[in-house]
Amino acid sequence: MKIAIGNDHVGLILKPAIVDYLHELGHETVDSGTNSNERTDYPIYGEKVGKMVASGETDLGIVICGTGVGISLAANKVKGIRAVVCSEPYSAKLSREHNNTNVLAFGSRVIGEELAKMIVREWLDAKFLGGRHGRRVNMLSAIEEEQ
Ligand SMILES: O=C[C@H](O)[C@H](O)[C@H](O)COP(=O)(O)O
Repeated sequence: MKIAIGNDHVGLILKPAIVDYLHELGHETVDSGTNSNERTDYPIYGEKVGKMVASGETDLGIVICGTGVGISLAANKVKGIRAVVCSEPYSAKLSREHNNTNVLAFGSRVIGEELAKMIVREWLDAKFLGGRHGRRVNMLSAIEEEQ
């Protein structure tokens, strides 16, 4: 799969290991930055990744900041994005099976490299189950359409 990845200055701590891991798993990555330790603003990168996923330029996206919160909020502002912040693999897996999430977020100040890789693996391996979950995801899209 083609996966967009974006992060702020804090997220940069985990990004290289996650990118290497994605390549090991056979995925292609598109890096939207930042690649500098200089303090920057997470909305820039959440929006970039959200737009890449929403436009179909990439299949999925992964975003990293200090907690995963700010950058996931930014991605979720893009129409068609369902971003989830995860600090453990169970929610990551279920977020795809039940909620069809298309962007995964986590925080460099919250989890370490090995847990982050486990979360990424569970998220990527899970498949949307459809059925009653599809109806609910369609309801989410309808809320978006009303805005
Ligand atoms: O949700 C926001 C993120 O965790 C940011 O990474 C964080 O707010 C950055 O904080 P600071 O500018 O103090 O490094």
